[in-house]
Amino acid sequence: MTKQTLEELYDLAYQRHVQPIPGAYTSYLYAQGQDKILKKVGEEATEVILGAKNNREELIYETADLFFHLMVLLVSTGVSLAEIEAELGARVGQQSRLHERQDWRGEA
Ligand SMILES: N=c1c2ncn([C@@H]3O[C@H](COP(=O)(O)OP(=O)(O)OP(=O)(O)O)[C@@H](O)[C@H]3O)c2ncn1[C@@H]1O[C@H](COP(=O)(O)O)[C@@H](O)[C@H]1O
Repeated sequence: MTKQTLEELYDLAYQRHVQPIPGAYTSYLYAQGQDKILKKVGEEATEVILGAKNNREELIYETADLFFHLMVLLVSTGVSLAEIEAELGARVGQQSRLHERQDWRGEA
């Protein structure tokens, strides 16, 4: 089975940005502009929720759609995948803040 990493997907989205291909969906999204890309991310996020409520195949399918559109959004705003990884990395080892809250079991 062919697999594609998020890094490869990001690179593909980046390539379509710097070297648009007429008729390619990714290039079409960039040409439509930021609002179109944001709208697609919103739609795909909603479809992830609906997919999760249906079955795991739909969840997988819709999550892939969302990841793709998130990569397009990151590329279009000049945010690198490395910056997202750094943000995630900064959280490694951090304890959930939930335990610090007094009210999480209604103990306010
Ligand atoms: N991973 C994806 C990928 N995931 C989802 N999509 C597209 O995202 C769209 C989502 O479907 P929707 O029904 O929500 O959207 P739509 O009705 O087609 O489009 P809108 O009119 O709503 O904008 C579909 O057109 C899918 O083809 C993707 N398009 C491209 N890729 C990757 O990007 C590569 C380059 O694609 P092109 O840019 O098309 O060459 C492909 O080979 C893939 O590896």
